[in-house]
Amino acid sequence: MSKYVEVRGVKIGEGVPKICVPIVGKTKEEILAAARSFEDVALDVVEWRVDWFEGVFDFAQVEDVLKDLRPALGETPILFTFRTSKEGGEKAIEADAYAELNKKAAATGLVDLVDVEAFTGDEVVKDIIEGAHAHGVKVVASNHDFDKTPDKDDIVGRLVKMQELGADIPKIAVMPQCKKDVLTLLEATREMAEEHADRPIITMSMAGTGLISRLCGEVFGSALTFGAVGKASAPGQMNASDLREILTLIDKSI
Ligand SMILES: O=C1C[C@@](O)(C(=O)O)C[C@@H](O)[C@@H]1O
Repeated sequence: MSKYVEVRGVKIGEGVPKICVPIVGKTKEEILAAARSFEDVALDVVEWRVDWFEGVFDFAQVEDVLKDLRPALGETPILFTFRTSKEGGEKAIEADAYAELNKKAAATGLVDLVDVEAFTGDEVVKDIIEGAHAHGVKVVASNHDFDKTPDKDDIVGRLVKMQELGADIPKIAVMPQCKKDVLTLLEATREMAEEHADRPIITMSMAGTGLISRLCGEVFGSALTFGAVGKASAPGQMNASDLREILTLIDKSI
């Protein structure tokens, strides 16, 4: 299996870590205004955090936004993410509705990747992955711990499980309670990338203490990093243009 995943010409897992910018608008107008504000920003992927959207439980409204969002972003790949309140998102959702939303979004042909929370239940996760793949949509499996950093073996185990479930890109975000926790996340990243993964992975340690983990993916093996334009979607995301500058400087000097 290839070590990178290609969406609309963007090779996630090759070279400099890719920059993903989230959209966290509540209304269609806010969402499209955010997309327009990205015009002069050098980003690689846009994440639509659909859990912020007030019309998310009516799929006709979701599709209506996607129909305008797709052309507004030109060729930039779209990652479709409903982040549940259990994992730090804005809204709760039943597993069935979650599966249906993600599969329907993939079937529109208007998104390139969907985010599936890996601990939603194996059958649900496999069902979404199958549904997404049937439409050529890639799957980022995710897990978030907004309170703490699990130990290294636990982090690696979760990422391995995502790979075994068939996700194209396993991803984990954890909260450090001390500086050592950041090192734990980085060591888990290195081990997963060098010893277990046959595909790209994404990891981050959140908040200011974890910021360094969002910058050093090229060294430790994280393929993508989240940066903000306007409102951030998680603690510790820095401005996307500053992030690009730092990633470029690191790449040049390695
Ligand atoms: O999973 C992630 C990572 C993230 O939580 C972060 O810490 O940058 C931001 C979320 O929008 C995204 O879905």
